[in-house]
Amino acid sequence: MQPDHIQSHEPLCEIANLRIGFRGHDGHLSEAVRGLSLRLQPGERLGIVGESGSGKSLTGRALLGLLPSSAHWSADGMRFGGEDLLTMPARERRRLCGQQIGMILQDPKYSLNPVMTVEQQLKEAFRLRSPSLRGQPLKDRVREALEAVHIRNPDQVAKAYPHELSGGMGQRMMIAMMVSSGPRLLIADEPTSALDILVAQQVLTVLDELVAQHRTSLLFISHDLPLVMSFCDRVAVMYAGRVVETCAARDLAQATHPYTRGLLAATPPLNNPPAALPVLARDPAWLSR
Ligand SMILES: Nc1ncnc2c1ncn2[C@@H]1O[C@H](COP(=O)(O)OP(=O)(O)OP(=O)(O)O)[C@@H](O)[C@H]1O
Repeated sequence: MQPDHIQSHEPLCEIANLRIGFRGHDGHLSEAVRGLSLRLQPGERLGIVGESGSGKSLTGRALLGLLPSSAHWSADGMRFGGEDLLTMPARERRRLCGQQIGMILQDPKYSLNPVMTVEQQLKEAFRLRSPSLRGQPLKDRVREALEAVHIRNPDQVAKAYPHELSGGMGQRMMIAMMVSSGPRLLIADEPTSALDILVAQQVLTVLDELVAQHRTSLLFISHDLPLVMSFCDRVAVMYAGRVVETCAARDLAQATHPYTRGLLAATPPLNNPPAALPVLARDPAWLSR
């Protein structure tokens, strides 16, 4: 059953049979994403979990049209907000994605411009979506955005350069930049895995508030199963480039696929962690299912 805040009508985003591969030195094409399909409803939070290399980040990048130039890819369908991304001219697609899809990566250092202040970067982000915004109203938006992510001294932080910010502060600034300007979808790729647990919790609280307030859909890419269970509505479990199981996030603990069960068993409990965690026994049949 869908949670109440999700209306089930036309999906905001739909990917059908996405395949992404890379050619090795011997010319052989190895597929990293092998026929992935998913749908995201407006306002929905979809978690994508799976071990390193299962194709989570490539999936998010494919949607944004930001795959590496060496990638060979195809899809039967890729739609966003009722538009066909596959047939849209590249320039129009960049504009649509730039205005309506935001992305937060693991480390803000790589996403922020090191020679622009917080204020300059926030202004640029706002003007991308509202080109006529300038002067005091634009300054006010910057201040409001910093306040919305619980930055207590916004005027001081606005003048700072990225290297002057802590990891948590940088990530809050990314959230301010991505969410406050009103995208319909936010792709958060391991947004808190570089932060310590307390700072991560503060950043997630901010993300939770803003996503709920703006009714932004969320594609939340993570290794952290308990986090995804508590933060998302639905979870897609990826193994070797495919979605092997999708379920309501609250039902993840009762997941049935042996890979998902293996991931759950390998999640260390906070209380009484065992001396050794079980090693996942992989069945070659999972690759073809
Ligand atoms: N630029 C590239 N060139 C060659 N192979 C690549 C490239 N980018 C990704 N791959 C391959 O695709 C696989 C999946 O990459 P992806 O970044 O989607 O993994 P992921 O599930 O997000 O992993 P992680 O959790 O570690 O970020 C990689 O393990 C790698 O084999």
